[in-house]
Amino acid sequence: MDESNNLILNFITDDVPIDESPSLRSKLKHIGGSWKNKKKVRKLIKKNSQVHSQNSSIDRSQRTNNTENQDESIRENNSVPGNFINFHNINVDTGNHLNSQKSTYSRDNSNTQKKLNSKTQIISSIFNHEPSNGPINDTYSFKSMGLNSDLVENIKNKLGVEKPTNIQRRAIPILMSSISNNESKEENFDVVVQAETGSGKTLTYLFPIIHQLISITADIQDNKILSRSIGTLAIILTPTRELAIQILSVLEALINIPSSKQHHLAHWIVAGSVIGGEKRQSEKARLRKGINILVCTPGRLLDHLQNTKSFLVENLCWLILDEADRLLELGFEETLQSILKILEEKKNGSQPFPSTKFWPNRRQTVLCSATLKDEVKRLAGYALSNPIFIGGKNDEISPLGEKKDEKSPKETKFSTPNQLKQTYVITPAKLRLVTLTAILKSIFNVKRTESFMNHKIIIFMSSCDSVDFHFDLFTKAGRISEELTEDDDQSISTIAVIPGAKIFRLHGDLSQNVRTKTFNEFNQTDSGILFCTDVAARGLDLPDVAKIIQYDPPTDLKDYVHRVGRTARLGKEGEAILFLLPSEIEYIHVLRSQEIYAEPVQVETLLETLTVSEKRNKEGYEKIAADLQLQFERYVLSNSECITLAQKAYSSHIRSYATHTTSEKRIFHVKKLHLGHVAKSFGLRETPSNIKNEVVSPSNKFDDRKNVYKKKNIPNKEGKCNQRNIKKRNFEIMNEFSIGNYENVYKNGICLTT
Ligand SMILES: Nc1ncnc2c1ncn2[C@@H]1O[C@H](COP(=O)(O)OP(=O)(O)OP(=O)(O)O)[C@@H](O)[C@H]1O
Repeated sequence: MDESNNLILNFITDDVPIDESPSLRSKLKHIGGSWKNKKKVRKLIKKNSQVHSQNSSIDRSQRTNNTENQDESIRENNSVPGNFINFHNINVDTGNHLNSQKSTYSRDNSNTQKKLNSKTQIISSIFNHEPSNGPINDTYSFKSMGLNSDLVENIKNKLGVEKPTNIQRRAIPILMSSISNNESKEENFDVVVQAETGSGKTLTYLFPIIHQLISITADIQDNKILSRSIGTLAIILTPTRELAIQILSVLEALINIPSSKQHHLAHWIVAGSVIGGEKRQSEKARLRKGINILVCTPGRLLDHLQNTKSFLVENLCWLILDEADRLLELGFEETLQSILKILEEKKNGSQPFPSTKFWPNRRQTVLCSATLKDEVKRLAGYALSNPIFIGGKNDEISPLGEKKDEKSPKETKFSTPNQLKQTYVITPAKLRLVTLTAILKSIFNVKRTESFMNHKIIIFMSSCDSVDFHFDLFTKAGRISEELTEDDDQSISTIAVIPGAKIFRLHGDLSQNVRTKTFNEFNQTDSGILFCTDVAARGLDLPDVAKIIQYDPPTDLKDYVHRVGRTARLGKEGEAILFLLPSEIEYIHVLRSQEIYAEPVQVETLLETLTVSEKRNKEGYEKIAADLQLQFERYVLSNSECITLAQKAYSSHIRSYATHTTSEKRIFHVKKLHLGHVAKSFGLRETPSNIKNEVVSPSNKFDDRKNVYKKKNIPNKEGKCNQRNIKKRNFEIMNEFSIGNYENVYKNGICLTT
């Protein structure tokens, strides 16, 4: 690996409050935006810096020590609060963003160094594995941000949350400033939060909401007039049901403040969810009673907005779009637009409780994700007012672009947690299955002692059918082990490929009951393997996941970031490995262009581990791998059900391969696949020929007008097939992330060949 790619350039400025820093001024100037907006941001940051002032002396002394220990200084620099400039991303001369944290130590460095003033230190280091998304250990606290002390104590007792993370320290004061300054209409703004996976974004937006509802309760003298019947005050939208369930459980812990507290602060607040998969009538009944903070998925929300008369949103104060970039993707965006339109129409101009100054003047919209790019600008055009962009790592707090030539999050690179160890393996298709097995066997090749614990692995696959196939294979296709003890559960161990490992699966085509049950079980288990589609990629906070295996590369770079983000959360360590075919090696450059660096691992090294895990030291790994492959093929051929599963999985795999984005088509093109070898990776000895023809035939197109799968493609007036409509329809018909599902493809007559 090119060593230069790992060099880090850190600049630490003198103790200049951020609002007085010439470089920030130049950055704001460069960013542009209205004068009013810039002034507002300066004011907010200044206010922020005052809150931080008690910590500045600590930071100063820390930085003095740093001159003696440069590596140490990098860690401290990452934790510098908002009143100091961390120059990771800013070219001080021009205000342009340099490549972010892991930027190449380029020739420009010496020039830049000269241009910095004499007070500035320059520190460079080759590697930085210091956790980047964990709580920051200094004197700064939630209490010093001004959050209600009962709320802070409650969250400490229930969730063990004491110290804020970087994004919480940056964003919470800004989100709260819209509360404390609500008398001045000029202070109204929307917020875009982009921070690494596992950095605590959920609490970042939940804390200010609950805090304000508590403030309102305390401020209204006879607060018995407050009741759930006021309707929905906050809506939190998420792309998946599991994420909604997860957010609701955090929310319930937050609002359930012990009643022993004198004024029982949040007594009237009711949280709930509408996520589909449940009978509409029971959802309607709950909405009628009043759900003040509602967590929901877009489709179901729109349904209730259109059809449930007793669903009151007139007083809505917050709209949170969690995983906002996903919510703005094709398939969700139209739903979102309709939701926004209805909310706008139903808006009630008047304040329901004029006696309190804490009631917000207007609805605030907050967008959150680890990967927000151009989509935000699109939304900024019609749904955001005075949006402020808050980044997690660097000093990215700025008005979001208002003019076309302005900087925007588009130029912000996605970042993965520093402490996450990322690797990739180049495997020929025919060796994929045995390589995956070798990795799993080596992980679970530990006697059932304590060290067997915490081997929680997530394996991402491109289609539901592929997940079903591998789930079945790894559950049943093992050889009867000669080493089983009497204690072993014979019914499982005798047939599992990885003896003793619990196998789970999660995808969008399972019933909601099964999905929720699996999600809860995998959440609670200490050790197990989860086969899943991208339905589990976004937002899920599954504790102690040790390793992510991307068996199929993601079809969108953003999904890479979210998938690997299921491990290495909140400062913890984690590993991720990506499987690539030899024809896909260029994808590593795509990752590098986003400053995502993965180390290569040789396929031979992984297969070698089989000699240990299979206890066949004297044999070469080739023989053991060949035996394994044979074992899988025999299992697949053993009955017609297995063959059908394998064929469906193969078919769906190829179809989803064809859905890679246009910019990545040169790397992931179906024509580059050796279909015979791909079939082997599904335990098939030959390519199902009918599938092969359907997939590669250019004449198999979708007739968008008639909604049928046609042999002949009917071009539109310009002589082209309407690919956008085809894609859109695919997204709409497919339930959440059920892409690549064989049954759906045929049942709904969808063409995934784009
Ligand atoms: N300040 C904190 N101290 C300790 N734990 C925290 C803190 N903030 C959040 N957490 C915990 O960290 C975990 C990750 O938080 P969360 O799911 O909000 O991350 P996220 O940034 O939304 O990640 P993703 O982008 O993957 O959705 C949760 O278990 C949460 O309870």
